[in-house]
This record gives sequence, C-alpha cells and structure tokens, in this order.
Amino acid sequence: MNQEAPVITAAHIRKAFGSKVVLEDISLEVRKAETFGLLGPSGSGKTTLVRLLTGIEEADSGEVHVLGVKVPRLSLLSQIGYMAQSDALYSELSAKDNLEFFASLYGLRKERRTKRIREVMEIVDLQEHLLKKVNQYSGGMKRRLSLAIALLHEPPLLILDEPTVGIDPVLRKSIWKELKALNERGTTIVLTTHVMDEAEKCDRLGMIREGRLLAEDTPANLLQATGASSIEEAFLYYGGVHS
Ligand SMILES: Nc1ncnc2c1ncn2[C@@H]1O[C@H](COP(=O)(O)OP(=O)(O)OP(=O)(O)O)[C@@H](O)[C@H]1O
Repeated sequence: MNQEAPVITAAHIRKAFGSKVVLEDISLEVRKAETFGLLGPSGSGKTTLVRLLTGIEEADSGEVHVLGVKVPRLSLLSQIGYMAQSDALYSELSAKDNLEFFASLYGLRKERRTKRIREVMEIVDLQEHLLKKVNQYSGGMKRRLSLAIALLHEPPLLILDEPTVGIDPVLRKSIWKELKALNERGTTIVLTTHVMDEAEKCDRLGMIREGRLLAEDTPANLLQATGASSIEEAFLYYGGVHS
C-alpha cells in the first residue's frame, strides 16, 4: 500500500455548461506512481474531468489539489505533462521546432533539451521524422508527437487524454511499456480511454458514465466485486445494465 499523500485529490467536483450538468459530485484520489485510468463512453465527461485536474477548466463547486497545491496554480504547469485530445501543434513548423518551442517554454537548457528531444522522439518512434513539417504528419504521428511533447520536461504527473487513439497496436504496446517504466521511476499517470484492454493495464480505474463516477478500484477488484469476466461487463454492471 502506498502511504504517501495522494498526487491528486478531487473532492465533490461539479461542472455544468449552461444548464447541462457534465460532472456531478466526483471525488477521487490518484496515488503516486500509479496509472489511473478514466474509463467511460464518449460524452461521459472524461475530457472535462482531466481539464479540471490540470486547471485549464474550473469546477463550479468542489476542489482539486495536485501535488498538495490547490488547482488552478500557474506553478503547477511545469509539474504536469498534459496531452490534450486535439493536438496543440504548430503545423507549419517541423516536429523539431515544435519540440524546441515547448522545451523553451518549460525552461529546458540547451544540452538537456537536445538530449530529451532525442529521447522522447525515440519513445514514440518518430526519430526519422524529426525535421518533417507537422502538416505532413498523419493523425497518428501527430498524436505521437503530442505525447512526446507531454513527456519532454519529465514532469512528475502525466495527464493524457486518449493517448493511444490512432496508434497502431505494435507502437501502442511499446508506449504502454514506456508508461509502465515511467511509473516505476515515480511518475504518476492519469489517462482517459474507452478501450477495454487498455483499461485492464491501469493500476486503478475510475468508471464514468453521464458525469458520475460509478466505481473506482483496481481492475481485479472491479471484476471480483461484480462477478464479471471482463472490464466491459463490470462497466455495464455498474451502469445498471445487468445481464
Ligand atoms: N465547452 C463546452 N461547452 C458545452 N458543452 C461542453 C463543453 N465541453 C464539453 N461539453 C459537453 O460535456 C459533455 C462531456 O464531454 P467530454 O468531452 O468531457 O466527454 P468525454 O467523455 O471526454 O467524451 P469523448 O470520449 O468523446 O472525448 C458532452 O456532452 C459535451 O458535449
């Protein structure tokens, strides 16, 4: 059992856009060096929740603390590697120039910058496309470059919104291997997914449906508690769809 203070604590989060309530009374904790997966169908509120955790979006009520600090806080930005669902890249620039830009934003000095750019491009298997303009990249390549940028400054917390969408199974496997290696080195990871086999790879899962957290536990415990034979079945169970 990890006795350290949680890296993320969200308490009674509520968020509405106009009259539409998108998140209702969400409370959760993410522990140091774990991979916490947010699993839920399209439109269930996963992106809104991770945006609240980063401080990009503000809750109507409830509080989020990250690394002991109340969100939003500018100083937290250097502590978080955030990969949004839509890629925030400069398409007229090369991958290298994009990486250089974000590296300078994070204050990486020249030597470390060069080393890290090489390392992160290897992780996402784009080293041969470093000088190519982003507008010549495929959708999957852009996702991989976005992941590389999130990893660049070696933040203690990674928040990844659907990081492996559009990425082929072989590379997906190697990216998961890297995420697990980062866990072992102390990095905490929060990611969203609606892919069940990815959900099983997370240390703990939060199941979200219609803005509510249905359950939160390890994949094994969720299976045991529901008597389900798959995460998909467990999700349906908590969603009230008993077979
Ligand atoms: N800025 C916004 N203004 C109004 N409605 C919004 C806004 N952002 C999100 N929503 C709505 O909030 C709900 C949850 O959206 P969200 O993107 O958080 O879901 P999601 O689970 O991440 O979905 P997906 O897996 O498709 O990305 C949706 O109904 C969406 O239309």
